[in-house]
Amino acid sequence: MFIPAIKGQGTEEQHEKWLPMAYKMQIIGCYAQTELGHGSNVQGLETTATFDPQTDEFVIHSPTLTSSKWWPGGLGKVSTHAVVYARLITGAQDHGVHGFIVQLRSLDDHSPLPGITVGDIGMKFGSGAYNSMDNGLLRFDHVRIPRNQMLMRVSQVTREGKFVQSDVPRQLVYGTMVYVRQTIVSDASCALARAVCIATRYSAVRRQFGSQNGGPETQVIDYKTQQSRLFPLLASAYAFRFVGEWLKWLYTDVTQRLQANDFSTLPEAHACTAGLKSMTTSVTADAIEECRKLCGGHGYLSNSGLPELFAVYIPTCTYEGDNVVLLLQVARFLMKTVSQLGSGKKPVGTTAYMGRAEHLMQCRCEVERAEDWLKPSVILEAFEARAFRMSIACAKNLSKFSNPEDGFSELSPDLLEAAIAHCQLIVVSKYIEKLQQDIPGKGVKRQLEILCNVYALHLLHKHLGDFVTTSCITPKQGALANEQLRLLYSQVRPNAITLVDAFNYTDHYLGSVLGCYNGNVYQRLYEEAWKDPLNDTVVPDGYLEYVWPILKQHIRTARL
Ligand SMILES: CCCCCCCCCCCCCCCC(=O)SCCNC(=O)CCNC(=O)[C@H](O)C(C)(C)COP(=O)(O)OP(=O)(O)OC[C@H]1O[C@@H](n2cnc3c(N)ncnc32)[C@H](O)[C@@H]1OP(=O)(O)O
Repeated sequence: MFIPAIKGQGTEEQHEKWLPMAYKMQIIGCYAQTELGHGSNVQGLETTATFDPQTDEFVIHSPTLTSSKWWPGGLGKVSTHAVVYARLITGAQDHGVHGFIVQLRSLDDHSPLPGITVGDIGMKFGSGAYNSMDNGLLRFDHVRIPRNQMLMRVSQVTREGKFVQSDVPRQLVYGTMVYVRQTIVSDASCALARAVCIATRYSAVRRQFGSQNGGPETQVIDYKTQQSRLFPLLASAYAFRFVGEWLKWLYTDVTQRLQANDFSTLPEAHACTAGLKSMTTSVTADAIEECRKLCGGHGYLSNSGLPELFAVYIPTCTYEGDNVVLLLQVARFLMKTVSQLGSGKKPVGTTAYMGRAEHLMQCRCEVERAEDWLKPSVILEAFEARAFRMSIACAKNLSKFSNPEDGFSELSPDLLEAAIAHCQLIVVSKYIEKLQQDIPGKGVKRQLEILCNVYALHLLHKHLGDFVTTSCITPKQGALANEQLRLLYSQVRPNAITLVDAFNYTDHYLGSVLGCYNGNVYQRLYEEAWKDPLNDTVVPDGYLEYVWPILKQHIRTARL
């Protein structure tokens, strides 16, 4: 995040000075934004950067305990430098939060520079997991840095101490978060695919009940209950991969535009990265836990690979923007788009569907038989109509409030649901778009089509209330969708293993006994158990002090 922050918010001169050193790791940087008392509310940060015109320097200071930087990754023990987000003060005026490059440690002996207090914030959730990330705390006691270490693409401070706002939008200060949110969406598919690969392979190995005439028991993957929980997750892993590819394209496009000072697509890039980061990480975190349950008791063993994956993954729901806070950003964007519909401004990009307002408010789903739900146009229209009608309902309810902010706060649960509907539409529509492209490999496209339908119809089934209460579909059509979904599960089943093998994870990367490629699960579980340090001795350490006295009823001498 250090490098993207300098690239996005620094001037050419600053790029030339700092980027080569960072690329070569002559300096190691981190992104110091979050504070002990301020996470989601970036505008509420308290650290100050006060310009001193006498020395042409900024004085970086932590005025309160709550202004201590808290959480930045790589800060605690490793970084030599940081991009520090602080309130810019010139004269007596506060110009809001800006980024500053600050050296934290000596490049000779790594000791903190005068005025800097820095350390690690301590252990986190899970015994290994994200503890390998060196999250740090940082306080400044009137630390001086030269004026040219303020990142000056968005605003500048002159030698005389004059604050100059350039024509670059202020939101660019948030640009690094847009970049990282986009990478988190791509990573969601990798983490989800990993969990699904383990659970699918193990579900084919595991047999339980159903033995007839002494024959083998039934593979658990053949139970419809297992399929209805597992296959939508498999479909989601593919769906998130495609939406991740598309988001990467969107980000690259917006970056090129920003370089040419075209800021028109920034609000959409913000809404898409925020919404998809929120949606994909929430689904993935829940899915990893679901995969653990799908593996029964053995899923709870560390060597299933799932507990570690869960512990490492779940902070994604909070870092880089709490998932609920981010969905509210999407809702604001949607309400703004709806409010501009009458003005003649045509919605573009992911909100282009709102341009067909009249049709989407009136259209009726034409499904009469279960197989009608296999038509991409039918699915797309149902998702578009549902998302649009939910946004319109929110906008109508908002208009009843004299103070829009009061209305936004009161209606925030409904706004969240509208934002989720919009994000689900994006994923469904990008998957359908992907299927319109050439897809190499005999039969691959067919399998991806089946999974696309599973993805869309399981969402429809899960959110049936939305679709029915907005009159996008009837309860009968909802039941037909569910019927079709069951048929699709049977079509996924024969290729389920191949579809997870296609993620191409090595056993080493998966780190899972249950998910091993050759399926030799029980033998490996047995061997792994003997590798546990507790099994190094037959009689455990401490037996004589703790257990023996109890067995022999020498309770007073037992070390309890
Ligand atoms: C095995 C697998 C492992 C996986 C492994 C993955 C590894 C992947 C490593 C990742 C590693 C992460 C490392 C985390 C490191 C941290 O967590 S860094 C800290 C993260 N912190 C956050 O994300 C803070 C979240 N908060 C915010 O972003 C902002 O405060 C909020 C919520 C957007 C609100 O902003 P605000 O300015 O107070 O309020 P608001 O009036 O809503 O916004 C003002 C305007 O700016 C716009 N705006 C807001 N944000 C933006 C933006 N970003 N861009 C453009 N415009 C924006 C708004 O749309 C609004 O526009 P208008 O409506 O006025 O036109």
